[in-house]
Amino acid sequence: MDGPFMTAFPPSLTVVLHDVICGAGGQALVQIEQLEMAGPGWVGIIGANGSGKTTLLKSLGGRLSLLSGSILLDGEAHEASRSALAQRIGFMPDAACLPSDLTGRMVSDLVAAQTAEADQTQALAALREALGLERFWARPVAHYSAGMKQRLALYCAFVGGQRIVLLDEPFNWLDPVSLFDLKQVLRDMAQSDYLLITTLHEPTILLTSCTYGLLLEGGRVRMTLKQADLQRFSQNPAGFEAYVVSALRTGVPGMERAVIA
Ligand SMILES: Nc1ncnc2c1ncn2[C@@H]1O[C@H](COP(=O)(O)OP(=O)(O)OP(=O)(O)O)[C@@H](O)[C@H]1O
Repeated sequence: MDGPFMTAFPPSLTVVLHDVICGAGGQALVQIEQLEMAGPGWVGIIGANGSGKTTLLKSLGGRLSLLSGSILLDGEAHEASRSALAQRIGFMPDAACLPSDLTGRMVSDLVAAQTAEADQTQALAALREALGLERFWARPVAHYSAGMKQRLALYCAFVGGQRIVLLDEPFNWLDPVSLFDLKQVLRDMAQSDYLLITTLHEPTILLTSCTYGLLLEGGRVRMTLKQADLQRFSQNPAGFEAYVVSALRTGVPGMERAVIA
C-alpha cells in the first residue's frame, strides 16, 4: 500500500477502506473503492441529506455491518468484526437516545466501562470544561435540554480513550459560546494525537476547523479537500461556501481512490 502517511504517522491513527459497501436491510447505500485517512487531523464529511454520511460513520464505528469489503485500522482488517471496530473507534451516540433515567455522570461512566482504556487525560478535562458538563452532571438526562444532551453525547465519544473518534453532526443545538469553545478544543485534539471524523452541514466550519474535507454524494466520495485546498480559501469563506455548494449541486465524477493525509 502506498501513501506517505503509513510511515509518517502513528499507525493507530490510520483508517483505510477497501472496496467497502455499507448499507441497511441488504441495500447498498455507500460504496467506496478506496479511502485512506490518517491522523492526527480532522476530516469533515459534507454532503446532501441522504448522501450516506451517517451510514458511513455507523459502518466505520461498528454500528452497522459491512455488506462487503474491509476496513483496516493499523493495517489490520476488520471486515466482519463490528465489535473490534467499536472497541478501537470512539463513536458519538445519538443524543436523543441517551438513557433518560440516568445522570450525565452515570451515562459517561457506563460508556467508559465498555473499553479497557477509559480516558483521564488533560484533553478530556479540557473537553469537559468546554462542554460545561459538570454543571448538570448530577441531573438525570430526562431534565436536559437538547443542547445539554448533545454535549453529553459528544463527551461520550471520547471517554473510552480511543484516538480515532467519529462525530455525527456534533454542533447541532449548541449555543454560540459552547460551539466556539468546543471547536477550539477539537482543533487542539486534532493537532495532537487524535483523528476526528465528523459529518457537517456547514462549509465554514469545514474551512475554519477541519484539516481535510470529504464530499459525499449518492453514497460515493465525490471530492477530497486537502489542507492546501482549504488554505487556498482561508481568506475567502464565502467563496469556499459557493465552491462546495456548486460541487454538491452540479456533482463531480466519483473518485476511485481517495487519500487524505
Ligand atoms: N435503515 C435503513 N434502511 C434503508 N435505507 C436507509 C436506512 N437508513 C438510511 N437509509 C437511506 O440511506 C441513505 C443514506 O442515509 P444517511 O442517513 O446515511 O444519510 P445522511 O447523509 O447522513 O443524511 P442527513 O444529512 O439527512 O443526516 C438515504 O437514502 C436513506 O433513506
